[in-house]
Amino acid sequence: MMLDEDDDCPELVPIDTQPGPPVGQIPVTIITGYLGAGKTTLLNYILTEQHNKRIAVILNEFGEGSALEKSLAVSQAGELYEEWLELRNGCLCCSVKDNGLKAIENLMEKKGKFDYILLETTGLADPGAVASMFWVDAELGSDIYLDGIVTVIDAKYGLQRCLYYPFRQIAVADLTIINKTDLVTEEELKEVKDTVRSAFNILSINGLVKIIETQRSRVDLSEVLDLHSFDSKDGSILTVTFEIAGDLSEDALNAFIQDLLWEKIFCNKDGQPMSVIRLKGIVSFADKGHQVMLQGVHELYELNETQQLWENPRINRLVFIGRNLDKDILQEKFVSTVLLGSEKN
Ligand SMILES: Nc1nc2c(ncn2[C@@H]2O[C@H](COP(=O)(O)OP(=O)(O)OP(=O)(O)O)[C@@H](O)[C@H]2O)c(=O)[nH]1
Ligand SMILES: [Zn+2]
Repeated sequence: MMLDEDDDCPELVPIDTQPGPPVGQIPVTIITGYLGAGKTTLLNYILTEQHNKRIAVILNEFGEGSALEKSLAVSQAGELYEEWLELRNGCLCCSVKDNGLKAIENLMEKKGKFDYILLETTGLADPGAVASMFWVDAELGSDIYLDGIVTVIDAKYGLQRCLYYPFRQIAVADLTIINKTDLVTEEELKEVKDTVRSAFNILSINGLVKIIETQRSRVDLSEVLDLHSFDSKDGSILTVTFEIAGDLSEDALNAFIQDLLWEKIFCNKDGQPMSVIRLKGIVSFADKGHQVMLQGVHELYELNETQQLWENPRINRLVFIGRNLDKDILQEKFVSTVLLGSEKN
């Protein structure tokens, strides 16, 4: 999103001023996709379509370099509200409530509640990292929850220009929009669709990927908003957390995660396979003085060394959200296969 393009900047649209009942949490939809794919066009389309929501739009900018600063900008009736967020990646996980959420909550305190938040990431953003900002545990009592991740792809150039990010963007998407279909032939469109599908297949993500084709990002709003992709009110979705002191084997941790996310070989006591949609943690490797952050969204995960130095004792913290999770089984498996020197536990 080019912030200098003023006319391009979506506005907060108060649709209906009658104060609604103090309903529960506010959904956030993350809109991701490569540069110029049509994200802002989609935002503008949503804002101008008929809906009964008071929508806040957040433009999420990633600075270059290490000091990951993102701007939060919401314009209301022409007045631009801007707040700089400090979202050092290493801290998102261990803090109970991260800065990103807090800033939005502060914003809501000042500006009144929104019914819905749309967040456009820059074309280069790693959507997994952005999503993790809204990765909210029910116990944290946040006002905000992640409703879904929508990835917009440029039918003409989207898959050719870039490999890595679109792949990740597709991989975390709950909905993939192939936009600018006016610029391609039937055959080219089919090729793009096949590529998107195969990206999911390579990642062994089940065939649930939803793909829609658009021109000018024109979609049926019901296909984009209120997807409840990560709905923890759905009783079958559970959160499991545990803390374990000691150092981990990096290889064994990778094997554990891959068994869990990809192979899905762990089952609960009823024999149903555990399925994880969010995975997060701070872990300790013996040869590293710094804390290592684990982040997973659907089947993708990564381990990144943070700036944060360990203090003793080193406590690994892990959080899993998904279906059919069983804490005892997960923890026991983790301790027996990943933890070095089980006497530490
Ligand atoms: N031909 C054609 N052009 C489109 C379509 N959708 C969007 N565009 C144009 O593509 C350009 C980029 O659209 P944006 O919505 O700004 O894309 P974006 O993903 O927000 O771009 P960044 O924020 O810069 O990453 C604009 O000039 C749009 O008018 C479409 O379906 N067909
Ligand atoms: Zn944009």
